[in-house]
Amino acid sequence: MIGVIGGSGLYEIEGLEGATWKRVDSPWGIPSDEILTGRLDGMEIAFLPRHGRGHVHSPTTVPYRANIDALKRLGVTDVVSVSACGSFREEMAPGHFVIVDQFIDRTFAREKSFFGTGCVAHVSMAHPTCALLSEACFEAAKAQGITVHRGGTYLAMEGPQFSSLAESRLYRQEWACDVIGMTNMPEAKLAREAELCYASVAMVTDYDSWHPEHGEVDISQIIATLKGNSENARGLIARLPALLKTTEDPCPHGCDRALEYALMTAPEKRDPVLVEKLDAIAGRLL
Ligand SMILES: CSC[C@H]1O[C@H](OP(=O)(O)O)[C@H](O)[C@@H]1O
Ligand SMILES: Nc1ncnc2[nH]cnc12
Repeated sequence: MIGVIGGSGLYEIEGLEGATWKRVDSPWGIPSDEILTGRLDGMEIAFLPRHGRGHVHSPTTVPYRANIDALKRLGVTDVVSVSACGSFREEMAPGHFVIVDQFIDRTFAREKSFFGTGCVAHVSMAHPTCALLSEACFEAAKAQGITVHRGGTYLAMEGPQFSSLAESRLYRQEWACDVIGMTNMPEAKLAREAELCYASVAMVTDYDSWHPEHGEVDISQIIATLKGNSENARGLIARLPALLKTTEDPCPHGCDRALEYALMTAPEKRDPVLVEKLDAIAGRLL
């Protein structure tokens, strides 16, 4: 089952057969909104607006753990994250899409793990996105006629303010990042802990503040670009079911087994309260 997390400018999707907004309770808090479920081209889809309908949550206050837990509880196996981003590359222009494959996490005011005292786990984040799901997103974008870049490094910043010129230059020139946004971390880390395949579709809205001819980021320009981008994003999502076969096969990249060797805490030392909260995330191993 595909779960789509819609970012800024993408608060619902149309054309779902049997579309129903469902409230999903999670021990990790209240998700950003109800989750829209239905069938798209024969495949079950769950759609969650990351900031909530009406854009209620800031990047810092998005309930990332509740969102991932709620999607997993609904039976989601593959998460496609859709986000707005700034670009550090001339050739990644506003209106283009980037299928992100690496992250630098500079966020600092968010809960980043389902695990902790009483149940410690360390998952690998060497390859934070699922190559199979990412490729399907790339193909769907191409088929939709979108200019799309395969691969890119996303700098996740805390926000909500945009970067200073010095930060923008640092991320671009010294750290070789391609795009910047405020939400894909800790989302990608939590999806990995929840053993979900994760792909990130980043829609370029601006050149952040480094570009000599574009000046600083301007929210009105972002919103104007988002309007065009969100139609393209909807088109991309509509093409995913045909590209993703429904299969019971394990993920060839191991996303669905990420916790297999990650749990560190001895069974007799585990905190039963935390273990209970982890029922959806790690129940198969606890
Ligand atoms: C509207 S500009 C800044 C805002 O947009 C992005 O949100 P999302 O990643 O959910 O599309 C960015 O990360 C900021 O939260
Ligand atoms: N320049 C930028 N920085 C951070 N988040 C963004 N989202 C869209 N544009 C952005």
